Amino acid sequence: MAAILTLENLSKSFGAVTVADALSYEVEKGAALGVIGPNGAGKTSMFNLITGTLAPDSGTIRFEGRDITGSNAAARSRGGIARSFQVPQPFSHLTVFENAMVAATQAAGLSGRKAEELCLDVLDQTGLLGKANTAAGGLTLLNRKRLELTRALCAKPRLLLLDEIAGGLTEAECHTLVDTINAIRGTGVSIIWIEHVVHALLAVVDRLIVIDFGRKIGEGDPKTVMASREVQEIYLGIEADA
Ligand SMILES: Nc1ncnc2c1ncn2[C@@H]1O[C@H](COP(=O)(O)OP(=O)(O)OP(=O)(O)O)[C@@H](O)[C@H]1O
Repeated sequence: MAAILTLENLSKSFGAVTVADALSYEVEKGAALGVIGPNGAGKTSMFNLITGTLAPDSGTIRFEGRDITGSNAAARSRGGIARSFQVPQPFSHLTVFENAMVAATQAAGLSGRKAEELCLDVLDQTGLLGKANTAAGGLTLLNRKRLELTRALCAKPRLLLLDEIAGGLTEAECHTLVDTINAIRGTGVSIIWIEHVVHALLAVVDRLIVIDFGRKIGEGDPKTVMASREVQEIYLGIEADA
């Protein structure tokens, strides 16, 4: 199957801090890739590199076979890459519907009836339709996470990047979110999901990579990767030979 995203030897440092170290991997079209790794490993920076808010020092990013390394964030967003942020970033004074409309008009380039219809469809999908007229600033954590998803989906992405969207949710809320993400995936959208809530991640992804100090230190089937020495030692902080 064709790759939707390919990273080739992507490197980026901030002075002595390396956030991407010859990072290479592929995401197949329609696949869901999970990303784990310790705090500060460079996971969010990797999303910044993919979305174009951060420029790599070297390496190449291909989206649907096209080299996008030199294109700016707005072009990548219009081109089909959308993300959610670890800390939800809605326009708090606008309603949920208005927030969705900002994404539909600015990122997806729709207007009028077409934009409204997309927003209503997405709000239905993310379970926020009943809150369409609520100010974003007054939402619960789960609903703020749903709004992050909504805003990303209103950009009509073919690749959706999720950054720790399950953090802080209750078990039941996590379950709801996992169902929603699986349904999104069912529509053909490819997903890369950075998540510390591993059981939520494993309920969605079919492949996992482990990142530490910007390096990919593990990759493969999620169960095998979770049981690996690298994950035991570095991600879970357990001495493998203890
Ligand atoms: N613009 C920047 N300038 C300088 N240092 C930065 C910048 N962005 C990130 N960093 C540093 O790069 C490192 C990696 O940060 P990043 O947020 O990518 O990690 P992360 O794996 O997403 O961590 P977490 O799991 O805590 O979200 C951190 O030490 C961070 O302080």
